[in-house]
Amino acid sequence: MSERIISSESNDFDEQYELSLRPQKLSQYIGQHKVKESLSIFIEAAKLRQESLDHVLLYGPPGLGKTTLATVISNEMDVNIRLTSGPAIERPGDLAAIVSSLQPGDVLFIDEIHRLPRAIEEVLYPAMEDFCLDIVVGKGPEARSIRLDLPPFTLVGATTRAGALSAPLRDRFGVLLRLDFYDEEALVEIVLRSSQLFNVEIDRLAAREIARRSRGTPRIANRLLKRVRDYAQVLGDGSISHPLANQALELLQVDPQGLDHIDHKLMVSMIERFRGGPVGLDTIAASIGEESQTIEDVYEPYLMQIGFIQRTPRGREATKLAYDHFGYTYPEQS
Ligand SMILES: Nc1ncnc2c1ncn2[C@@H]1O[C@H](COP(=O)(O)OP(=O)(O)OP(=O)(O)O)[C@@H](O)[C@H]1O
Ligand SMILES: [Mg+2]
Repeated sequence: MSERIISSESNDFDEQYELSLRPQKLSQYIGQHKVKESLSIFIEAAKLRQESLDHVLLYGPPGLGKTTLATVISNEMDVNIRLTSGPAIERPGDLAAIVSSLQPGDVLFIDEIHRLPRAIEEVLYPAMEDFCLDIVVGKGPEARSIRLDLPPFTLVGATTRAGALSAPLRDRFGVLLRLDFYDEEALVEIVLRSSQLFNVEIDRLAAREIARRSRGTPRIANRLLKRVRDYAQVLGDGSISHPLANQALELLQVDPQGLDHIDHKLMVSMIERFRGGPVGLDTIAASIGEESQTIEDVYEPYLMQIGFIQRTPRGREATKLAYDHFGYTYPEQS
């Protein structure tokens, strides 16, 4: 995928500063009220019972705060967190090495858990259910299975594609939490909080301008803020006023809806080449030279969220809103 300033996926540039912006406690975690409310109850109850927290599955589009929430959970539970990811665990031995090093109550975070190899999943089931591991040692007739007891731990799994998770794995999570796109108010708060951590002055209107163009995604809000701050330092006195924010965002070519040239290309292709659809995902992907998977996971969720694309059984359709936004006349339905 090309480097987009409004990509919701993280890159090296983000990793350098994201750590310092991550909320540590539930009270610093902005928005996602329903998620926070359930979590705080489960956390409180587990602490009262002096037990480990139930396994938690977090799902939702990239950049909405899944990894952040996993660390918040470990902080609130007062335990350590081990971070790993589905593709990083290749052999049962890899998993065994990780879980056997956990302390009672610790959080094991598995990012992209839908990419866990099947063979590992099966080893994970008893680990999640009974806190034990059955591992086979040796080969051929010499092979035997040994059982390893584990301390109780909390598995926090994260995925952008809950549908790609096998049912038996999904069923073993006691708590399923879906993260949604953030509303403008929450994003304003996030921008203001990050500005404070960056030690940069910003007025509320400027924060709102950045929030509005962030596609409901904290990661994008932070990235835009960082870029706008650069402009403020070079073109102004370092503080971010509303006109300066506007000017910077214009230069960054992010439109008022947070759409960039790839969203543009995608929508215009749907409207011009396929008369607004219905058109299949693979066909759209081929027409603009992107991967279907990328469109489905990264571009489409937000375009659906703002009501530009509709999913129908016969394929994707561009809505009247999209026609209007891009300056096309909506065809009258007959
Ligand atoms: N609720 C929140 N309040 C404040 N900041 C947040 C919140 N959620 C996320 N952020 C910020 O957004 C950034 C991205 O969040 P995070 O890395 O947790 O996303 P993610 O869902 O794990 O993304 P991915 O799917 O790419 O792994 C973090 O650096 C954090 O600073
Ligand atoms: Mg993450």
